[in-house]
Formats: sequence, C-alpha cells, structure tokens
Amino acid sequence: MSMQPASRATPVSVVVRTAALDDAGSLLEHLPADVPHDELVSWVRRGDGLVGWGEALVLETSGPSRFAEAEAWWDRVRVGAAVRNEVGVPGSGLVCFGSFPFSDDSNEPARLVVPSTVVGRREGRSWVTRTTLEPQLSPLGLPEPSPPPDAPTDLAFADGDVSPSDYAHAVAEAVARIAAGEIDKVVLARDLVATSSTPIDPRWLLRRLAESYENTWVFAVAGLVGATPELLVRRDKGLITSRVLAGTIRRTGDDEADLALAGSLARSSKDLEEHEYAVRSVADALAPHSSSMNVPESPFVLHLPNVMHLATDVAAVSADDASSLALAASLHPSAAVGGTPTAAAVRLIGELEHMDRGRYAGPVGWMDGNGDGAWGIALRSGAIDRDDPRQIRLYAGCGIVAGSDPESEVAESTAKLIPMRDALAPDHHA
Ligand SMILES: C=C(O[C@@H]1C=C(C(=O)O)C=C[C@H]1O)C(=O)O
Repeated sequence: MSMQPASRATPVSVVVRTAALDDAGSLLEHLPADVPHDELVSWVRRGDGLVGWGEALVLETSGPSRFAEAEAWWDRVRVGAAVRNEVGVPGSGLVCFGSFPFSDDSNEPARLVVPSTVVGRREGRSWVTRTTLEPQLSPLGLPEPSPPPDAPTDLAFADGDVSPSDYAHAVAEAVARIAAGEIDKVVLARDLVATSSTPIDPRWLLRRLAESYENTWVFAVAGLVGATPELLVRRDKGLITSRVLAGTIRRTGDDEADLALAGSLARSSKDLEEHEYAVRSVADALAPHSSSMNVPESPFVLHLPNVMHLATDVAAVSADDASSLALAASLHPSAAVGGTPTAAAVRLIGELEHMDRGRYAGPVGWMDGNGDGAWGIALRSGAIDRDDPRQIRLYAGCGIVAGSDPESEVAESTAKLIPMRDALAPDHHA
C-alpha cells in the first residue's frame, strides 16, 4: 500500500494488466477470506459488476475540496499508468473504487483505492485486472475459492447517536421549519449500532444483500457495505444515466395490498412533490454537462422487498469530458439525501440531525481510466468500525416535506434499516 498526497506535480506510476476470463462465475464468491476485510471492494448488480481486493494505491482526502482532490489524484494516476488491457470495456484496465463522506465537515475521510486485483463481468464478458507498483510477472488467473464467510454471532442492536424518539423530534422541528417557509424539503437520518461477538465479514453481508435485493447495487468500499437502489450517476462512454428515488411506502408482505399501495404511492401528491424536487435537482446539475436529456414525465414504482419507491431514470448525452466522479460531485448532495434548496437543507441537517453521517448518503462506486464509472448513493448501508470490526453502524433517512408525520417517518426509517438488519442475521435457510 502506498499513500499519495494530492498534488498535480508528478504522475503516479502503476502497472495494470487486464486479461479476459472464460466466465468469472459468481463475482462475490471470488472475494478472498485472507485479506483484511476493509480492503474488499464490490459493485455488483444481478451478477454483473466488479469486485476487488488488496490496495495498490490509496488516497484519503476530506473537507470541501475532497472531490476536487480525488479528481486531481486520479488524473495523476491515469497519466502515470502503464496499461495492457485486452478487454477494453468500461471497468476493465485501470480502476479505482471510492466512497465519500456526505458532509464537508465530516470527521471521516473519503477513501479512494486502486485494488491490486479486480474481477469484472459485463454482459457475458469476464476479466481479471492486476495492478502493481512495479512490472511483475504475476499470473493472471483467479485465486482458489475461499471457504464461505461466517455469519455474525450473538448479534445485539442498540440506539446510535439518534434514537427513534430523537428522530421523531427532529422531524417535527423540520416540519415546523417547512411550515415557516424556511425550506421545501430536508432529508433527516438516524443510526443504529449492531454488535457481533466476532468481526463482521463484509463477504457475508454482500452475499446476503445480493440474494434478496436484485434491484440494487451491492457495494463495499473500505468497510462501508450496503445495497443501494439509487444510482447517483453512471457514465458509460457518451451516455450519462441517473436513477432518482424519492417517495416511499413500506411493504406489508401481502402482494395484493402492496399493489394497491403502489397505486396510491403513484397518485400521492406529497410523494409526487417530493419526487419532483429530487428529479429537478439531478436534471439541473447534469444540464451543463449534456447535449440532450430525457426526463420521463412521471415516475415508475420501484419494488424492493422492504419498501417501494417512486423512481425516475434520467438519461443524457455527455457534452464534455467531465468524468463520472466529476458528475457525481456536481450532483452531490441531491435532493434525495440533502433537500431543497440544497444549501439551506444541508445547514438544517447540521442543525437538527445531531450525528456525523460519515460516508452514509455520500457517493460510493468506481471509475476507470477513461473516467467512465458508476456512483451510487450510499443508502441501505452500514459502516464497519475501523477500530472494532465487531461493530457496524447502520443508517436510514427520510425526506421530510410539508405534511410529513414524525411517527410515520420513524416507521419508514425502520423499514429502510431492514435490508442491513436481515443481512446481518444468521442464515434463515440454515
Ligand atoms: C435517505 C434514504 O433514502 C432516500 C429517501 C427516500 C424518501 O424519503 O422517500 C427514498 C429514497 C432515497 O432517496 C435512506 O435510505 O436512508
């Protein structure tokens, strides 16, 4: 591992080799047991995506300039990299993974990492990439499969910095501020701490999440693990896409009742209004970087096992060379996790929320040497404690608008915690 200060002065040199594989099979099953858990990375959806491990290069950065510093660092790595890539699709060749704190003044740094090994799969093509600091004649095969991960043991949950009743109070105060005309929408979150008697293995969580949440991107970067249904931005050659979510309903478990609820969600003026704020914030941020854009007029209902969301897929044609990370930086924080208007909403979060979100609700994802990549919003996730990996902090938040009810928002946040709570639990099949 090597720490690189952010400066444009010198290219960072790495040697990158990508070779095609016949079929990578299940990506998550390649993650090895014998590397430090916080060095495992993942971005997987329905079997496609990238997993990786080991740290060829790492950057830590924080504060308001964290995105700009990450971009500058990536430019230096791109310039200095010697790449041999026989696959040539986005995500092959040089790749970094990253995860950024939500707030400019978080105590937690952003982490960017170029893994030593990445295994990728996209539309029937598979590959492996090795990155080293010196040219090396290392074999480009896959490691022997590791034994499967163990479940956490003796799991216990405790309130985090924001208890459910603290949360209800904060929501009530936010509703008052909205009624006073200070702001239109603010997203408030709370946390929950889970403790196991053994270190929590991200491989366990990733497999469990991927099994149940196929409509999500299952991610891990530096101990932040989750399954997000919300894609902040993807740049794939010239095409930019974003999946915006806002407006939520809890599922009952009864399919027929849930369908009726989905219908009411699609007609609810409170949810449609909340959704509209979120879509507009994304379309406005992408406009300067695109030549044409498609914003569907009305949202669809995205079904997840725990909740349903109003969802809109925005698509645009890239008009400049802004990288996927630069686009993510210009979109963050969208109204889905900040509020409207953005600056006032972020200030109100600082005033009412009483916790450090860390990397929850920040961009998480990957980028390749061409700037293509995908960045999700780190939702439905938890951060494994760096000093005590038996502990994980889970987060969930809700968009508060005029008419939001504190108790319903507590219940909605509880529903949003289900994916991680279930993923931590011992296997129900066993
Ligand atoms: C903030 C979260 O979710 C966001 C808030 C939503 C809402 O309030 O309806 C819906 C999806 C996400 O954009 C979270 O899951 O923690």
